[in-house]
Amino acid sequence: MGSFACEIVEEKDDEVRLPKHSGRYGKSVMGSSSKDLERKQREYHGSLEYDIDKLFQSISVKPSTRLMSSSFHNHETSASAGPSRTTSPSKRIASIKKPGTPQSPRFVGLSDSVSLKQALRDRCISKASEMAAQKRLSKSAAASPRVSEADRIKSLYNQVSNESTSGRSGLVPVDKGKGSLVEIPLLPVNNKPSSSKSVSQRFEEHSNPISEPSQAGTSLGSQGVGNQTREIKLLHKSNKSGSCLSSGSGDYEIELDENVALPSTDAFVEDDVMEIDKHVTSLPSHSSKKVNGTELDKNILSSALDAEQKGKLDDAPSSGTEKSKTVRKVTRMIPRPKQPKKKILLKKKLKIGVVSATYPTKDDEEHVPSLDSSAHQLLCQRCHCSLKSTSIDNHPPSYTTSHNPEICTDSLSSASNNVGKEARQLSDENSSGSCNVSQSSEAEIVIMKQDVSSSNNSGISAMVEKETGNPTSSEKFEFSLSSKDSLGDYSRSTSMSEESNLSRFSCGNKPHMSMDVRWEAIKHVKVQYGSLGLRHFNLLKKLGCGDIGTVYLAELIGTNCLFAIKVMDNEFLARRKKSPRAQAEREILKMLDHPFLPTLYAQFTSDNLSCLVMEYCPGGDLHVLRQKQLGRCFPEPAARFYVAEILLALEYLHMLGIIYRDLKPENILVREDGHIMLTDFDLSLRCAVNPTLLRSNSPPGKDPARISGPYNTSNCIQPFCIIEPSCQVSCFSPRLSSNQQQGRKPKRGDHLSKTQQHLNRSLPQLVAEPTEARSNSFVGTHEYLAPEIIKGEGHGAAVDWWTFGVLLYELLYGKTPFKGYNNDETLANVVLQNLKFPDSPLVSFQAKDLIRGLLVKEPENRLGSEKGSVEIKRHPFFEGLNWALIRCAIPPELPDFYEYGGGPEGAADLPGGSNNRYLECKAIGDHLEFELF
Ligand SMILES: Nc1ncnc2c1ncn2[C@@H]1O[C@H](COP(=O)(O)OP(=O)(O)OP(=O)(O)O)[C@@H](O)[C@H]1O
Repeated sequence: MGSFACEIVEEKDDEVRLPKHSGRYGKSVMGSSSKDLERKQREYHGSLEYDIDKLFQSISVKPSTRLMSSSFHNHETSASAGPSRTTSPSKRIASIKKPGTPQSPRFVGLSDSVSLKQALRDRCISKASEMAAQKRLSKSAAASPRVSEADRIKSLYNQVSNESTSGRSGLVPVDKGKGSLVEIPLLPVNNKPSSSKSVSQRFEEHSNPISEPSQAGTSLGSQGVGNQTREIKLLHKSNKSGSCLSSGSGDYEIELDENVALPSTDAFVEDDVMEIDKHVTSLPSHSSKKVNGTELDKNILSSALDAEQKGKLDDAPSSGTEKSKTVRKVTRMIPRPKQPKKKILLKKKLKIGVVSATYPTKDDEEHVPSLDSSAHQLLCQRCHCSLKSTSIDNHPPSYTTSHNPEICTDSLSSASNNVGKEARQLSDENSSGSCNVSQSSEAEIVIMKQDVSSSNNSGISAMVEKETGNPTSSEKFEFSLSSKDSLGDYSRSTSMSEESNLSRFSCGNKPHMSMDVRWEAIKHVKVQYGSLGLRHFNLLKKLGCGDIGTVYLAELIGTNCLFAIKVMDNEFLARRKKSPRAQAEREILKMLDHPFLPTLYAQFTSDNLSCLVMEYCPGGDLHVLRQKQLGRCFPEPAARFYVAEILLALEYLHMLGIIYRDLKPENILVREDGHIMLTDFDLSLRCAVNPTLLRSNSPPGKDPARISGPYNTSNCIQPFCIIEPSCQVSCFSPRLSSNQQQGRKPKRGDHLSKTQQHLNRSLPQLVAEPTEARSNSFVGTHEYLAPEIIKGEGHGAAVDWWTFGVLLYELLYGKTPFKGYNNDETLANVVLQNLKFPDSPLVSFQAKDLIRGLLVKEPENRLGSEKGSVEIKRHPFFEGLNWALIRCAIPPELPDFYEYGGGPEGAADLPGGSNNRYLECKAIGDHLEFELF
């Protein structure tokens, strides 16, 4: 820009200004055609150069006493003196009146006789004033160092508007009707003030945010040379592509929106600016609604988080890569450096984003790598819980500071499931008698306790502690007609928040079933349809009816995956006051992760029907299987196999603080692989459990001293520490004194051989038996009810060991031990009758001895009442059994297979025969019509 700008503006586009000769004081113009030449000559005659030439020629220099006034009028008057002077000057005057262009303080009237010196001086003054005006203009753009980016943009816009109005800037309206497209010439960068970037540069940067900032500058420079023009549409549609673009331009545009005072004199430019403004404000939220900086920042953050989550969803293992990709996007979103306003915006981000502590505040371009790492840190911080849960070796899990409930829920549930997994491992591995296993098991149990209790959510521990705090609940006494029907008339003393457990124990992360394709199938449907409902299943057959619901075999539509869906009518449950039972079952199922316990794949409510999607067991139940046996009873090895697996399942449940209370063959299902699955938890009781480690290095001849205690008095605050022998005492304070041990009555299990006892003593013993739990509910099945339940004295975990004894008896003898002619007699027998063994079939002494130990009427003397499964597993009946590998053992028999993967009843049970593959319950949306009960 120079003092000639105004003159150039007046020229037509096709005019070419060429120096005729390089005179000292002026230039000549030369047209390209004769017409032009003529015109230019005419103009030359009225030009300063002409005057000077004339002056030189005449030499008749008259000193002018009359200085041409700056008054326009005077010029006009003087101009009228000669025709040759009337056109050109007036043209100039007209051009100088152009808005924003300063007028010369004085005009040199060429018709007057003036001295050469005066004429030149006036001319210089005129030029100088023009230059000063231009400088003022550009100063307002470059301005002070504190000027905002928006101010600079505004100034540039003013310049552009001036130039565009004059029609020479190159900012040419292309088609205003289409939305004010403008062509902006990409001028060489060095033609522009160094303090601020050109408009074209800025818009180029906005329109091409994917380029790295430095690249953008380079390309601009190269493209700009040669006055190449490039169409940049300043419309929001031009920038629609890519969230990073929208976010990237956000900061600038917010400032523009807030600060730009649009020139009111130029409607064209105003339109453009407004369009830019619209574009800007619409970008972050993808709506035309304006957003403030805070919202924008939120949007930016959420975009980043969304992207990160997506990455996480897509492929968990590659999340690191995804994160870094996202970080790069975030980097691009960050506006360019050295803009004070931007800093303010970034500060806003700091405030808004819980996780934005590492956002850069300056020099983003220069610190792209560090920004990446910062942002990576940001993301890591965002995934705090996940990371914690995966790096638990060194840090205790902390689940309280999360900004993303969804992620933290996942993490939490993952951690909780890890606990479940560890407990399961403990359950399985501890039984192997390995010292190391026991030690690590102890640690894992501690985790469970601390993990659960440390959560703000009402965890298991908190919940069960509530329950144990009030163990006696109001009860009703009600019997059902069948001796094998479960009695579940009880009311719970406490009700748990469903949400708490929902979030804690997601059914989507069961380590022992993590490779199961059914997870993927369910997940796929959820992703595809947003949610899972009954409409996504074909109900193939009714598997059975229980007290609170009906179980169907169901196929997930479009997959070959079979599930057992327990459907419960919420209204029905509420009417019968059985909702707490359904809730208890649901909550327990969510907690479970064990090979001998059901896997809950999903749960949903459809049309007032609560549905639990579980693993399908095609082998039927042990009751049915026993009926099929010769003599309707299992051979002892088979019985031993089944009860051993049941024992592990019960052990796991007790470790989780779940007293099962409804053990019977009907609730033991046979899996496809012949192993068992304990089902039906609606009568289970949740309670507190104190994990206890028994010292392994007790002196021979003495009972292992118990060194146990509440987890919260433990000195060991590191839940994932590997418990070394020296650490054992510090982690668990003594619970029972040796005097208490010595003072107790002898139990049935005490008759174990010296070798066995010595062996047992040499191993550390983990006891995770809920010995303190008490309930007065009358629950269970008549033939399986423990005496303490019938007597209403209150009961605890020992009821499970009673039912365990009854189960073993039934499997071996084909009938329960105290069965009477009716339920009342059965109950009386349970309380009063001594245990008797039939002569046939022949059963081993060890089996009978175990049964005797379990069916002790006083719960405190019952085998298992003190140390739980540990005592029972040591019984000679299980001698030689590898507890850790039982899940890999070959089961006594594999289930027969029918249609749908097998089943006890087969396809013949389907209504309408095998042609009618589906049940009568056609799903119309989520509405099902079928008999539930
Ligand atoms: N996962 C499963 N796989 C195969 N069959 C199942 C499954 N779950 C339940 N069943 C069948 O459905 C029947 C009904 O089960 P449900 O648990 O509702 O009732 P229940 O055991 O009779 O108990 P309750 O009345 O105590 O609730 C069971 O007897 C069993 O045969």
